[in-house]
Amino acid sequence: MSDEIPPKGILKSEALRQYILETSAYPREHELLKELRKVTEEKFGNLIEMVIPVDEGIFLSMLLKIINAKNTLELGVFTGYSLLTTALALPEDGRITAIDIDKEAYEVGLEFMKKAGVDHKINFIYCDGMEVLDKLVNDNQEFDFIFADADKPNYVNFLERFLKLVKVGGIIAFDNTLWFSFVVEEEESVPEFMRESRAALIEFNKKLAFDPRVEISQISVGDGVTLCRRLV
Ligand SMILES: C[S@@+](CC[C@H](N)C(=O)[O-])C[C@H]1O[C@@H](n2cnc3c(N)ncnc32)[C@H](O)[C@@H]1O
Repeated sequence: MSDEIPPKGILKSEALRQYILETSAYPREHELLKELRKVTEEKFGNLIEMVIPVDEGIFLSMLLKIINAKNTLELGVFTGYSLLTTALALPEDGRITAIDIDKEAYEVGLEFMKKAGVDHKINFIYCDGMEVLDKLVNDNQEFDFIFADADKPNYVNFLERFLKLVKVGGIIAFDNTLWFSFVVEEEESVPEFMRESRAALIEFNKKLAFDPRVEISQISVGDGVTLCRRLV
């Protein structure tokens, strides 16, 4: 079995995926996001698969505007494609707390945040997610929107912190909840290094479906994005 990261996406017709990207997504992608994706691929090779796809970025950008998000939290930055997307979508006085254990990758993206003139909206915290979340909870921080794209086996634990951090009516978006379509495939067909996350996401999806604290919608964009609106 290969250790290669497989291509992301639930649309099993490649032609249809290309149609969506070419017809509506690429023409709307900000020039600096295009450049950031290119530079990320040049520097990090097939880790480019970690970056959210263009159509997902466009969806998140519109969602942030619809809910008038001003103060957001992002867990899992890498080189910052989703972070730059968010920073471009927020108003001038918007604020993003962004957490990652990889500073080097973030610094690649930081150049693009500066070029876009949105770096003043970003507070990057170089630290393990759980540690920062506990601190933010202790400090009674409150966010309009939270984007989770790191450490899938911990989604279930992140959720408990996020529910204390997002305002009532606010949105938590969990990325990769379809996990490269592996949630519906037998474990043996999944590359070994992706099995722990597959098992965790299958359990997480089941648990979320019956969680009365949130309204949910699992969106079939990118690798699956589950939106949770805090109810109580
Ligand atoms: C899938 S990538 C994020 C991609 C990013 N959202 C984008 O659009 O480019 C996941 C990131 O999570 C970070 N990460 C993994 N485990 C973490 C943890 N426990 N705490 C904080 N960051 C973590 C990794 O360093 C990696 O950069």
